[in-house]
Amino acid sequence: MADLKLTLVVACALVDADKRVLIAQRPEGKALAGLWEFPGGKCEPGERPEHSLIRELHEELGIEVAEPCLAPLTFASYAYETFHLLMPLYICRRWEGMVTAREGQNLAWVRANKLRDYPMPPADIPLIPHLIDLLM
Ligand SMILES: Nc1nc2c([nH]c(=O)n2[C@H]2C[C@H](O)[C@@H](COP(=O)(O)OP(=O)(O)OP(=O)(O)O)O2)c(=O)[nH]1
Repeated sequence: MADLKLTLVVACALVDADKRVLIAQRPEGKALAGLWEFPGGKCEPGERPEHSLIRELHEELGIEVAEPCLAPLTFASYAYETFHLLMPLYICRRWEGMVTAREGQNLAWVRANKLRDYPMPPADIPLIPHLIDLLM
């Protein structure tokens, strides 16, 4: 099989005091519309992944995250039709500001063992057991 373009996407499991995880619904009109994902986005060329993630969390959710509050948890590696996704998943339990849907996206705070009730992109499915192990 030919190699696909590797795309680096950085994502984060934000975890609240009740150990619930934040997921966001992908808007209509985008690839994978309607599926629930971890906040984050593509890493721009030349941008450090942690910096990308901090920028995305600010743009999408209006929160400020300090780099030491991001801990690596696991990663996704998945062959979509047109690219290969490599997605480090960080975990963050501390941030400043109120989580707000700044891009009009639906948000949900979900217990790890309920994540399977929310349809997620196929790349994300293997990440769920890691969150269950950590949080349940
Ligand atoms: N943020 C995020 N993206 C995910 C997850 N799982 C997953 O397959 N993805 C995919 C969906 C997109 O193809 C890509 C993230 O791209 P993005 O959200 O920054 O950009 P986008 O789809 O708006 O694409 P574009 O318009 O910038 O080309 O990674 C996830 O849990 N979180």
